[in-house]
Amino acid sequence: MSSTIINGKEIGQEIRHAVAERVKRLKEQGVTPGLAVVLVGDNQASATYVRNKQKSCEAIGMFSELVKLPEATTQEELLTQIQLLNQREDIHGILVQLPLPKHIDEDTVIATIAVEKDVDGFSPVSVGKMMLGQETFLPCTPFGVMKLLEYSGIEIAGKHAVIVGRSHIVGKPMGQLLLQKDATVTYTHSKTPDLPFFTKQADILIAAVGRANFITKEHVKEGAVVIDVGINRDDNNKLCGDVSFAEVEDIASAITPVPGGVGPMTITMLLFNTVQAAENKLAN
Ligand SMILES: Nc1nc(=O)c2c([nH]1)NC[C@@H]1CN(c3ccc(C(=O)N[C@@H](CCC(=O)O)C(=O)O)cc3)C=[N+]21
Repeated sequence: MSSTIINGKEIGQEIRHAVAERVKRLKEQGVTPGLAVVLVGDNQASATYVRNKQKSCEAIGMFSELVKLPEATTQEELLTQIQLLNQREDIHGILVQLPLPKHIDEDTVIATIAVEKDVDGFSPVSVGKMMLGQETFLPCTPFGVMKLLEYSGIEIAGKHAVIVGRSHIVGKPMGQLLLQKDATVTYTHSKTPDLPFFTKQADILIAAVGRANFITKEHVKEGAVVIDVGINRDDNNKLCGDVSFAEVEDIASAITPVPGGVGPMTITMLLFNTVQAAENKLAN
């Protein structure tokens, strides 16, 4: 079977064009959407991601501010910084880059972000609202996957979606969003015995395990849609997903590549949420 490669870069661009239009209209009303990115410590990968996020903001006319704090920052100091950002009129979205240094409790930090500025959708209130199907910021990666499916014309209702991975930021909310669109959802994870038994039943397979080339042809049913959320480095330090693309490509009916699949969508939905936050503030 020849499969469709789902182009996240292209779909992301299309959405960014629409978001840029909304930025333009906000600016006409005197508001420039602003995103604060908080980076603690000097994790090399985090620094690269953060730079990408800032560049993407600027490319569509948004304001972005980097709050760079040293590795030794105390939890107290970080909470103070977030409270300052909560009060800033020119900041509509706050993103605290994860992971944080070990001496800082991530849950406490995330819970401090004002819910109307929680453009990552990670805070307990945002998560609760999402579970209840109430209007809120959806976490950018699962939100981006939903957009990929939508733009690719992939039917969700009545389909069996199997999620591999149960993280708070990808696996869990991903299943919830698919459930809300009437998929039958199965969660699998590292303690699931006979993983292929489950994944082989998937019409839509979401790989969010964080292990390079973990999903192979024995996991995938002919004609399945395969969404690869992983961002790993292989033995040659090359960027790769959780899915062995070369093996699965011919079995799937549609598949996302890494890079150029889910990654660009994550940033796109961050821009989307930040513009939404600015519009919400203007309306209230
Ligand atoms: N509070 C918080 N929110 C996040 O959303 C968040 C985070 N912390 N911590 C780290 C992860 C990782 N993440 C990525 C986003 C885009 C790409 C991306 O655009 N990837 C490109 C490739 C980029 C490259 O070449 O390295 C692609 O897949 O095509 C990757 C990774 C957001 N994260």
